[in-house]
Amino acid sequence: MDASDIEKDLSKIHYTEDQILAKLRELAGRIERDYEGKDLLMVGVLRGAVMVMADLARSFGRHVEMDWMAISSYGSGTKSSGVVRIQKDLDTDITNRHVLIVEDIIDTGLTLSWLVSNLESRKPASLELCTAFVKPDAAKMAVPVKYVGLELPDEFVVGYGLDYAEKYRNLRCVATLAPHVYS
Ligand SMILES: O=P(O)(O)OC[C@H]1O[C@H](OP(=O)(O)OP(=O)(O)O)[C@H](O)[C@@H]1O
Ligand SMILES: Nc1nc2[nH]cnc2c(=O)[nH]1
Repeated sequence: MDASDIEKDLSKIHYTEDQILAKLRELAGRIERDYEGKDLLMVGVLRGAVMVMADLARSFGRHVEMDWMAISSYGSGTKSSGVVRIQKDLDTDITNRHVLIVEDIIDTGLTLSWLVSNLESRKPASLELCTAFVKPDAAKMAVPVKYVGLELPDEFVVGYGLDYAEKYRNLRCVATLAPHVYS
């Protein structure tokens, strides 16, 4: 399969790699200012947030620590199962730490709401959220998201870490997956 075969699976490209990187650099600048003089622990949500974490962390001119949690609510489909499962916990004790959760996308908000209450119970010094992409329903979330990247329509998208059945994560852009792929 070459690049043009993958493109046939996409119905619309929403953001190119350059647009995504420009937005992440802007967010990194804000984060760097807000956490000046503080130790920062960034918690990435596997697996989707791998690309965001890598590009965000490399936009900083400062040290940051990274740790990872694996949780999943989508399984191999295009709809949230509504059940969040913890597959890998943090290796770091976050008590009294300044923690920034790094996500690729907020859609229903279910994953993040669950994660925030889970991490809050571990008594961090502060807990904030950063996401590369948001969909319209995210606005209904009770938990405020401090660092928000780019908006997406209410369509199932892939690329830049986002998968369909573990494929398309390595696309550099973010695009809507053509319905013929999953229908
Ligand atoms: O706001 P929500 O509706 O909860 O959706 C957002 C979550 O869905 C995706 O994860 P997924 O469960 O697909 O796991 P993955 O990161 O391993 O792909 C994404 O990475 C977010 O964590
Ligand atoms: N791949 C993918 N995962 C999601 N998780 C929540 N929304 C989405 C989406 O549109 N695409």
